[in-house]
Amino acid sequence: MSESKTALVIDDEPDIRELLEITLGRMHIETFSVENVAQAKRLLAERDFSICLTDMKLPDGNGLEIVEYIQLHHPRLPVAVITAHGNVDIAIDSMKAGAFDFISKPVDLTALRKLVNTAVRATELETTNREDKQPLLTGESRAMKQLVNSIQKLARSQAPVYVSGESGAGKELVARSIHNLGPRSNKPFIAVNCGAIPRELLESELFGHVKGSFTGAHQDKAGLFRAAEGGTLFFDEVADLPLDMQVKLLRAIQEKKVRPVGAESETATDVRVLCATHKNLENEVSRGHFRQDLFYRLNVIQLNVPALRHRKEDISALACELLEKIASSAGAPTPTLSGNAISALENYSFPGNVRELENILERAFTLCEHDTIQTEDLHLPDSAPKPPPSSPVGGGGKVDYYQNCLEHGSIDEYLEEIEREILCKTLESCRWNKTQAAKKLGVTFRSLRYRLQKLGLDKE
Ligand SMILES: Nc1ncnc2c1ncn2[C@@H]1O[C@H](COP(=O)(O)OP(=O)(O)OP(=O)(O)O)[C@@H](O)[C@H]1O
Repeated sequence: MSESKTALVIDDEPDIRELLEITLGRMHIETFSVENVAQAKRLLAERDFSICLTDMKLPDGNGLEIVEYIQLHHPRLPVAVITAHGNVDIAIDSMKAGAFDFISKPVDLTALRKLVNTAVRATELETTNREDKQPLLTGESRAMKQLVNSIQKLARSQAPVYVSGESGAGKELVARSIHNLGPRSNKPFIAVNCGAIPRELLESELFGHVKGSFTGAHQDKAGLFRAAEGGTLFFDEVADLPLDMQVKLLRAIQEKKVRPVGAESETATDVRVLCATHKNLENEVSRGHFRQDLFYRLNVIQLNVPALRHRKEDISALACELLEKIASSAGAPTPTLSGNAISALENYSFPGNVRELENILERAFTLCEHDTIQTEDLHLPDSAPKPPPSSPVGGGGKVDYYQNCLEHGSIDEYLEEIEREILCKTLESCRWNKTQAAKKLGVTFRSLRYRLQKLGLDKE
């Protein structure tokens, strides 16, 4: 059985301290309460804790300072902040700084108990089977290692994560990995494709409905939020959510409550929200297609999944692994890929990313009549016109900028793609030495750092 659990509570209000002590005591958690930052730091140096709950306003500092201190000195300790009701900014800032989660005042005891249980599970996961829990992603490139590193850190937190990246790059797999490695792994992971649910059914699909609330509502329906209770909801293609549903989603995330269609009251939910889209969500906000407040709430942490053509080193391992999967599900021996076929794959631009690689291999596996797949079995599309950004950078031929732009959906997306390509190439040529790369590019180090952050290329 697991060892005894301990909590550190930091709050200058005796009533809140007492309430938390009683609640945690009933959960068999030994609680140590202090009133300020200085006392908290002293206690943290003296003993280990399973969870820390801190108020935001403290007599000699604030909760953010505690979060930062714990991140630095006790990174494995989950810390949750107690915020004033409706103070979303503080909640978001603290999660960006590494807080595990937040809870608003007046403290709802059911929500508190759920939060504490999840946090304690996260600590237990840390100390038990960490080795057998690996992200589902294959790849040894620098970019992939960085991504896996971030996933491992984010799995412990409850903060919303916005996964960006091109179609087929592995955004859903990233979301699944965050769920699988975290304390919610024994609860459901539900992926919702926001663009695939008919508009008129969306509200009832997400939040449920009560019997008789509209024609065809023959019985109560729980909805996806409640189906994912205790687990994770992944909103794929979140940019496709209509504006009226965006308002409702915002409310659900902010209040941690949902109201089924036709219901009198709201129901509390405990769900971690992750989202993704292949579109540029910032652009969607500036074009008025996506609500700024929802974007702000979903984009607490952003993770970018690099396009496959920007991590060519991963192609060979990925191809072998995918081929093995394809063969094993067909109950056949795994064919090998010739050296030339691997080189051809490495030189292809993969506009459809890993999904396209899967499709290419599936077709080659089905059609190839030998045990070795050769370049011609891959039927790679003529990759001459791809990738679009490399043409203006290094190409000699005439470039149809207009056509390339149309293919990207917006000029901003297209320009970002070009910028990304230039930065990656330059950094690769300088072995990721940013000072050298900035010099080569004729920009300041600060400017390069800003650009890398903007494009999600600098997560470390
Ligand atoms: N690093 C990886 N290792 C192994 N398989 C991967 C990896 N990345 C992606 N895949 C596989 O590629 C396919 C596409 O991945 P996924 O669905 O996660 O992409 P996506 O970015 O969410 O796509 P979309 O934008 O179309 O929703 C899946 O079958 C997934 O298992």
